[in-house]
Amino acid sequence: MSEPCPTLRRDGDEVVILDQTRLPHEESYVRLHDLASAAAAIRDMQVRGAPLIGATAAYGVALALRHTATDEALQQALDVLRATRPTAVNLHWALDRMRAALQPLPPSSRGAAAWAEAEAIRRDDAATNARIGSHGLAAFRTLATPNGRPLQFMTHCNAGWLATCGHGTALAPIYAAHAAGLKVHVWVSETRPRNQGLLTAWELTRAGVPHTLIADNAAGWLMAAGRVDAVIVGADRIAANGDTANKVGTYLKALAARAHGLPFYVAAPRSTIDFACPDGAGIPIEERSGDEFRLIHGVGEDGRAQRTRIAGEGAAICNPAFDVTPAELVTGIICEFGILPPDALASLQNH
Ligand SMILES: CSC[C@@H](O)[C@@H](O)C(=O)COP(=O)(O)O
Repeated sequence: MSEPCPTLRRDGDEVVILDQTRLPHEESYVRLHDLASAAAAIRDMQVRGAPLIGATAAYGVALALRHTATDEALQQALDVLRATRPTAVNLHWALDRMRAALQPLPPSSRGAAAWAEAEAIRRDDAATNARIGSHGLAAFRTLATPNGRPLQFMTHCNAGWLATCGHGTALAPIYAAHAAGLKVHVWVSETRPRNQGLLTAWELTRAGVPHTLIADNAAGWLMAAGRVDAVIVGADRIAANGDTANKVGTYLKALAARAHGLPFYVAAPRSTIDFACPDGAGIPIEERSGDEFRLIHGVGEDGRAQRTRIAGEGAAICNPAFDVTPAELVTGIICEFGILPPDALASLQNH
């Protein structure tokens, strides 16, 4: 299987991230050197995707404790990082794990322990991705395709290398299937307004996985035309009853999949399930700046980065970043422990 590109790594007393705001046009890396730069990287979406947000926050704690690791410094780091983005629960999961590892220690031991725990979170995420990949692959092998044509998947947003520390969540089974020699093709929806689908296309291109970009609005038509076998997406927070928050537009795909009798899979680690949230109504949905909708970022014919305003001056814009797909539209949740129907999540509560 092709190696995922490194989204996040420690380099001495600093952290190096792949700046996703510059993709797919430019592959550039940024150094994080303190709490403020780690928090800004998450808030401004230089890193994004639920598991990667959590891992970056963990490294942010390590950066914050480099010089002072008092109780106050630890609490401040946790508070600042918790406030960066509201929907992905992996952020809180990772910060809770950091707090549990560090709080009992004397301040003099916390610095080294913070780096060790952040590294462990990163490694664990990659291992979890691999397990999601093999469970998903087992399910994919049961999907029959006529005349040996490729299995046609549809995904939304980016839930691959770029959203995690390994092969991804929704894309891990696709990478596993491709590596196992199954013929696959992926419909990649653009994912307006931030166009995370372009990130998915970038990494699938690097991995050599056949795929095609589509406008978000083309999804229903492709399903109606029999050109999709299954939809697979990631998640930012799954409530105890299986209601799933993911990138805005996921809900419409789930509705269309149900209307056309297609399986709709959510792939996510156990850390994305929030048992404190009984159902989707309790999931906080991030509202982001209207500028994400108003301004298109790209490169001009001269190859230089440019942005273009597409909405009329003064146009009112509503920009929810996520939506909630009700559990009854979800065929199965693929996690590191297997594939569960959404009403069976309680069995994971003590994992
Ligand atoms: C493995 S990532 C799953 C989700 O985090 C992903 O689908 C998503 O919605 C990412 O949103 P983003 O706003 O780009 O952080």
